Amino acid sequence: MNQENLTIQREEIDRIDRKIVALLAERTQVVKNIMVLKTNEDSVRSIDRVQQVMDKVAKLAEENGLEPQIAVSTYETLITVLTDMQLEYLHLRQQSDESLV
Ligand SMILES: C=C(O[C@@H]1C=C(C(=O)O)C=C[C@H]1O)C(=O)O
Repeated sequence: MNQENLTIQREEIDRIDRKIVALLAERTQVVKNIMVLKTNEDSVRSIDRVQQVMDKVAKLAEENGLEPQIAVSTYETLITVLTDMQLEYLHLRQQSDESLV
């Protein structure tokens, strides 16, 4: 690959990254909308829903010619971070509720 071609391909990656991060921000905002409705740890962890999302993502990867492991491990990391964020929010809310009684 010559230098010019490399530069073009990297610009393509930069363009795609801008889209991915914008979509991640949009998706995270929806998770935050749901987060305020959750009142306990089980609903935050939503094990069945997480499994559903992971299955869906693995299938979508295959349909798009992507190695499923790339999508699956990306989503495992994403959902771990989002679950931790929701747990932290839930615990902070529970603490502030306790301080009111
Ligand atoms: C957003 C939710 O909560 C969490 C985040 C999920 C996600 O990022 O898709 C899925 C399950 C939950 O851990 C949900 O219950 O749908």
